[in-house]
Amino acid sequence: MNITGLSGGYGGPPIIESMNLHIKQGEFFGLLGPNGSGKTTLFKLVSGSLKPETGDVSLQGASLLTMSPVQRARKIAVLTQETNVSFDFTVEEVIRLGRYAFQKGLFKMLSREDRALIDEIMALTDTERFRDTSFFRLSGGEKQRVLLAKALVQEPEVLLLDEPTNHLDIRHTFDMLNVLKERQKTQGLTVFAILHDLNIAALYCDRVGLIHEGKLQETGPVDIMRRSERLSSIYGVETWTQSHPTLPRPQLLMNPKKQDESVISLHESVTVEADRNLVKISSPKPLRTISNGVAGEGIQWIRHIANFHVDKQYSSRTPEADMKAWLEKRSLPVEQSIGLMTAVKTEMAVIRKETINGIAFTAVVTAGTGNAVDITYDGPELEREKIGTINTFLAVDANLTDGALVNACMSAVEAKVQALRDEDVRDPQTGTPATSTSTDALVIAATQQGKRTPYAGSGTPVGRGIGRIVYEATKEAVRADRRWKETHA
Ligand SMILES: Nc1ncnc2c1ncn2[C@@H]1O[C@H](COP(=O)(O)OP(=O)(O)OP(=O)(O)O)[C@@H](O)[C@H]1O
Repeated sequence: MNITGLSGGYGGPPIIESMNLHIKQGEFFGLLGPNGSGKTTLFKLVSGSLKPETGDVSLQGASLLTMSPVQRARKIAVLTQETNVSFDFTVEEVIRLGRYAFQKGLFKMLSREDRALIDEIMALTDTERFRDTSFFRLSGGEKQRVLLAKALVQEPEVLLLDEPTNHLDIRHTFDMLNVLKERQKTQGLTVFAILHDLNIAALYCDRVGLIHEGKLQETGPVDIMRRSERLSSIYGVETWTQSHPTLPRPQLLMNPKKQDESVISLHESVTVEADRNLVKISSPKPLRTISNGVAGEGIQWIRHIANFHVDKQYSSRTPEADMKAWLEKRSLPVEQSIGLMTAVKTEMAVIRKETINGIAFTAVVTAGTGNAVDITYDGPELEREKIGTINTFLAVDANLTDGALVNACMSAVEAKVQALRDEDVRDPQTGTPATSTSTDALVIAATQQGKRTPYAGSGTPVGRGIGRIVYEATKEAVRADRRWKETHA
């Protein structure tokens, strides 16, 4: 579909101005833009319900604007916001109207193929069970599905959808878009949809166009939605992009108006308790964390970190389920907790609270080194003892970006490796200096207070602070583990 030099509106100054847009056959194109930006007006111009002042809309070279309504209906179907059904029709009667342009003869009879198509589309849109119900009696979302069915039985080349998922719950939103995707794939249907939900658009569209004040500001693959500043300025809302966890597509996050945020003192408010069963760290305010915990892995907002003592013999096929049960037993909300495990005596945890370069840090380390590993060892696979883990928790009173959290992990690991070297911890199998144990865990937690910083590596005060405190705490934990082993040998 080619939109060329299209301008038009409602008699006053044009709402759509000199618009050019090419939508490929079989493409799912999403039109995005704030309220009043001209999306519906553009649709009216394209579908012929509003006469353009200048320009043209053509489909494979043939102008849509000069076609008769019946000719146009064979090419293009429209699903608008208005549920413009004037008579008290049943659902099936409404859907049948979609075949009108194809019906032949004086009495416009439905052919056998028409009926089969109607049945197929009704099944696809989950509207069969309303077949004989009055359209007026349906809910908003049910009406929307019936109107989609009506548009699909029209077997158009292009389907224009004005906010098709309005009124739909999440399941029906995904059902509807999946149906459209399926038609796109199997029938080569071209979809041109106005979508208000930017995250839904990012999941389903092949390309998107961002319209503002009647003009297309950006057109491209959904990745253009990563241009947060552009989106923020057009919508007037602060937006952030992040990646979908399993799909290579962006997702947007919005910030509400700044609320009064309480400020905590890391050393006074974040508590650390260690006993025979666990080391528990709790914060009154959620901390931004990055970790490889059995529970709470990845980047999260977390209030509790629990490092549980497990028996040397502990071995389980369901460590996540075990961890969940342990957290629950301790009345720690699983969704707000990170769970780690260690065979080390948790009451021997090294706890350090320090202020370095004016920044508050808390480090908690439990270290068992029986299973120390030289990660650089290049040789045959070695039979290793499973026991022995270094679990490092590091909290910092800083406001870190996700990149800085990664930096902070690097700083903590570099410090740990240096501590192992200086304590002459060796890989018992190879005899070479160890760099870790085979099951180390790390939690970095930031208060997200103060100025935001994108760096926490060795070249920054935050990174140097992490280095110093983790180095000292790890050395102390390694020594404590050795002393315990010597006295209990
Ligand atoms: N029938 C009309 N007569 C005069 N002006 C209109 C008419 N319909 C819409 N407009 C104006 O045209 C501009 C664009 O409206 P349009 O409905 O195209 O926006 P939209 O992007 O679809 O908005 P929304 O997201 O709110 O549906 C608005 O300023 C609106 O007031």
